[in-house]
Amino acid sequence: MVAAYLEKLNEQQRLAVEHGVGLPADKAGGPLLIIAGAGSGKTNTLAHRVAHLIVNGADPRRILLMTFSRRAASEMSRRVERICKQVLASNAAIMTDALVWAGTFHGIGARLLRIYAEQIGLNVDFTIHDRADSADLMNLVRHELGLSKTETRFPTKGTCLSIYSRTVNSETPLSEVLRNRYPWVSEWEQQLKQLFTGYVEAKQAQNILDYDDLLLYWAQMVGDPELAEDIGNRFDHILVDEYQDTNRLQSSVLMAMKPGGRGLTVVGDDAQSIYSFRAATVRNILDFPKAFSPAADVITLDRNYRSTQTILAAANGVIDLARERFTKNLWTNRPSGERPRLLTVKDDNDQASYIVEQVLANRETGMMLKQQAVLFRSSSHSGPLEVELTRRNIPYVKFGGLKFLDSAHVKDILAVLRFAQNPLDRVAGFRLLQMLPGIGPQTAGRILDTIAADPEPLVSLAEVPPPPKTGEDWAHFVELLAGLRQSGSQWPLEIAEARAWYEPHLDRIHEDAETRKSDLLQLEQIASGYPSRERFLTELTLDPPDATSDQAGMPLLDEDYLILSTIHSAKGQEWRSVFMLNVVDGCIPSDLGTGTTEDIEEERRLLYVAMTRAKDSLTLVMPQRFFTGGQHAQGDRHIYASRTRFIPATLLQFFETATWPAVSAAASERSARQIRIDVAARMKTMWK
Ligand SMILES: Nc1ncnc2c1ncn2[C@@H]1O[C@H](COP(=O)(O)OP(=O)(O)OP(=O)(O)O)[C@@H](O)[C@H]1O
Repeated sequence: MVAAYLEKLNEQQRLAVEHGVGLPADKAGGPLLIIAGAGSGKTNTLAHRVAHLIVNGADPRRILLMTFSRRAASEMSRRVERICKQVLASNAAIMTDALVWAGTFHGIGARLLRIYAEQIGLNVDFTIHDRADSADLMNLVRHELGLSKTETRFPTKGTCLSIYSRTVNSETPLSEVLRNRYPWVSEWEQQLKQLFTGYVEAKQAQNILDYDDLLLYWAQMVGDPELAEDIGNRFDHILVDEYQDTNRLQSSVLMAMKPGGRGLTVVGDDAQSIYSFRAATVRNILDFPKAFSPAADVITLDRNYRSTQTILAAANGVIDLARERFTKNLWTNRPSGERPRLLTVKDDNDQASYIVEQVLANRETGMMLKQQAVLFRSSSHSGPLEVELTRRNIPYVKFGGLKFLDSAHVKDILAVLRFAQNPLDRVAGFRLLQMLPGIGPQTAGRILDTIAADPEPLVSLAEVPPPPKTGEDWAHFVELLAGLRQSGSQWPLEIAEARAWYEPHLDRIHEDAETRKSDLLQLEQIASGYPSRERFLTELTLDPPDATSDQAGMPLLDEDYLILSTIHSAKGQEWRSVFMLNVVDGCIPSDLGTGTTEDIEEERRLLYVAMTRAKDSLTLVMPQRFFTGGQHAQGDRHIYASRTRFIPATLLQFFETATWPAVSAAASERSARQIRIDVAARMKTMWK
């Protein structure tokens, strides 16, 4: 008998779900590539495949499921449970709870590295640096090597880290990366090598891994055939979502774990590849089939279930102009709806007013706020809209905005926990010590040097004579760390202890301590969802919660709220109504890119991703004039904008063009007649 859930799938989806299933564990099917267009049911299909494997006897503890974000992983697990329920009834939850290896590449890497730490000579207490910490460490090393005092300008810490990261992730020699991506830095190749060597040594001495190390160490680990086999054999099935956004290193890891491709499934869409700035490469998808012998099976999902015919036609039009395409155009048998709107407004205040008016009008017709989203290329674009929403009391949640974890007070608390976990972590140590009154960078550096030489740094910390002017604060500090270090400490009680210690300092350091305290409570609540300090620190660093909302804090989940999101964070989502801000040149394509053809092509795919999020209604808004960032609030630098180059005149047939507020013929006539003085004419006559 065919399971009922299979009947809801279309033929291609079903082939993808059933591929190689039902074979004994050691005979899992051969490799499979699912090329899935936008809205073609990729997530749905992958969830069905996992459920189908489980229903057919696969051990969920031996399934490795890698997604792009933790949010996607938990959403996938929920879907798997719902599908399994149809067959396994009450046992479904037990089986899906056992799906313990679902997460991001980096998160899974961190877990495997802890398990194999001893075998690869890694101290199991390693802490992980996020990008900002890594840049700080890079900066420290840059100073130490005297590179910050060069005559011509040496690249900034951020640029150095980007170069390092791209070189590592793309498995490309430094010289080539410099030549292709950073030609203006080429003269510094030797110094950069020296800097990167110093950076690697510093990380090792401090027992720190950065994001890239998680993949790099993992790749090195599976470079050893025995370890590769051991790790590969932990999993009967490996499934990877959003394969178009993986990089060379990630594909090397996969190939090493499953050299024959048995049990390996990857899913992706080359038209939605938007992470090449992290060295992701679309070649991973393209080269996947022939990486195996016999080649991997390829199944294409090209039926779009999400969008109306009219929205899809416009999106297809945009992606059709891409230079290189591998997947076919999508089709749908959803009826045509209104054509997507291409709306001109005066400036970004009008843009905000229009959206508020429209969102409320939609709500009047029964469309909840949650079913509507406003997307933008860059987080800063939503400023005026956020003001307008707050003023009108419309709740919203913003994704991809200022990271909660970037705020100083949250970083402070995390530094406490990180230092307790790994007292060799200098970036955490520096931050922490300087919170104490009377301790500056020099004293902090000296203390860290002293304790780093001791095999038990925190014991040695207790023996450091209290630095002058620290008063009682020093004793409290030493006591706190000793308490946190004790293995008997209970999680998440530790974070409450850290907070109790930190709050008096918070009051002293920050004027708006009260609002910051509520963030710390929220952090504590998040912490209680993790089994241990180490898991909390790791996962939070790797995949921070990216939703922020207005001062009132996150709305309750059952409340209704509008979604604001960067396009990058909108990946994989869908809404009934989608508005996109600033669909003008300079915003998309963004003028931040280097302007290379590849960068421009990626911007085109971004617009495509944004457009394909819409189910029933899509509005692209084009302010004719908007204020540029990087100036104070009352600054008046603005630019006049023109429609994005990705929608040339030939594509206008797919859109309804309009202006808001609508200018009636009578009104425009009136304004023509109302001209009181013709300045232009006077100017012209001035020189006659
Ligand atoms: N066989 C099907 N029958 C009906 N609806 C389907 C089917 N498969 C998928 N859908 C619907 O299509 C929509 C898109 O599915 P899903 O989110 O899985 O797409 P996706 O391929 O992951 O999209 P994207 O890559 O654009 O993020 C969802 O609303 C889903 O319920």
